[in-house]
Amino acid sequence: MGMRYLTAGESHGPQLTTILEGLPAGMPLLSEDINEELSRRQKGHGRGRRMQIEKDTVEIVSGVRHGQTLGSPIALVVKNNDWKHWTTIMGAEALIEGQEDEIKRKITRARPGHADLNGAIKYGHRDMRNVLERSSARETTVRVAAGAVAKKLLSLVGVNLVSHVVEIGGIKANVDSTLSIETLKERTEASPVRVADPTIEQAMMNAIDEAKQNGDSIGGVVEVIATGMPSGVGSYVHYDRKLDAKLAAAIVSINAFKGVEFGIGFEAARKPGSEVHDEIAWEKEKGYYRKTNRLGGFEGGMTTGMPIVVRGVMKPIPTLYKPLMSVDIETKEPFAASIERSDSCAVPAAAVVAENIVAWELAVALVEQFYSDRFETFLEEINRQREFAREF
Ligand SMILES: Cc1cc2nc3c(=O)[nH]c(=O)nc-3n(C[C@H](O)[C@H](O)[C@H](O)COP(=O)(O)O)c2cc1C
Ligand SMILES: C=C(O[C@@H]1CC(C(=O)O)=C[C@@H](OP(=O)(O)O)[C@H]1O)C(=O)O
Repeated sequence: MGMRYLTAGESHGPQLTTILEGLPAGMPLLSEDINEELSRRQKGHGRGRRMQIEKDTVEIVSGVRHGQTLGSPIALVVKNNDWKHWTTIMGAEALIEGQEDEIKRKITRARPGHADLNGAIKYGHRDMRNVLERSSARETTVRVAAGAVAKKLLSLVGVNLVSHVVEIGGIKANVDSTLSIETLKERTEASPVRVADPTIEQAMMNAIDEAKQNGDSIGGVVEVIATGMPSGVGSYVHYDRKLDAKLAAAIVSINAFKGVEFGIGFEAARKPGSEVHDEIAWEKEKGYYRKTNRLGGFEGGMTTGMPIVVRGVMKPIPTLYKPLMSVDIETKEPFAASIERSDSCAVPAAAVVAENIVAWELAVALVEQFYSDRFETFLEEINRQREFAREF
């Protein structure tokens, strides 16, 4: 029995929808749990005008009654405020006479770095709006809504998550690994670029503004930390049961994410084994632990019980006000790519997306391993395993 979700919705359509399945019954869940995450995703220096139009809030339309999950599919809806400006262009019904003119403005100039050209060829769309509407990161809204449900489940079983920005446009934050999760959260939430190192915040904001003024864009690196996972979640026995591999796929599935690292990550290539692996120790109170956490919480595709530390790299936003050259699919002539209204840097927002996406994968893994139809017994199973591991 597994947990899964689907999403549906176009960026300028009426709404985004997600259906989640497989959550145990009897778990407390309120729309405000989800709305908090949706609002966090909308913030951050460098976002475009769309974020002023939208004020994302969820409607829980099934699977929850009187603040508790029922065990039935949970359907969540987030309405697009922008839809009112797009009803003709994006309507599902066949066009009626006189409307044709309004939709004549087909998108035929593929934007480099977007799904436009590959998607158009694949599905045979001569109007690339048919591609970009779905490939847009607007969809991350409902992925965050699904992740928020997972985050709620995790918080109730003692797993806590935090995300922060560690690099923007080549400017690196000093990552202080001695900070408590609470301090890290406080600092990150207060920062317009979601960075925990205040000395670097202004430089990052300036870099975003400068890129925007030059008609350009910049990317960065985000980090997600999850504490409190029991050890042994995931498995080494099959390639498709390795939890670190699932997290890696989930991170790279976020729009514009190109790479992933755990713990010291790519630094491991440059260091001897004695400076990469983590020594094992045992204490009565704590049970087994690692003296360091350079491997970021995984050995053999399974959690070690240490904090999970995963980073993702986001490329710069592909839509540039000083556009790159492309080809018009109608004339085959070279053209400057189409310009759509755009963010200049969405790395801070993407940190929140990554956090919620990691939450989803961790919740799926826990539900798979400690399955019960009832939330209460699911929690008991997890705690039993924690006790077993401590004394093993
Ligand atoms: C939160 C978020 C916001 C984004 N905003 C924009 C944007 O405003 N303009 C843009 O061109 N790309 C934006 N992107 C990136 C594109 O969605 C992404 O590059 C595109 O879908 C192509 O997919 P790929 O880069 O994963 O190959 C955003 C990505 C995220 C995660
Ligand atoms: C709508 C969101 O992000 C959008 C992601 C996006 C893209 O190409 O990925 C392009 C922009 O869309 P629009 O042209 O409507 O402004 C962003 O605003 C969002 O994050 O909720």
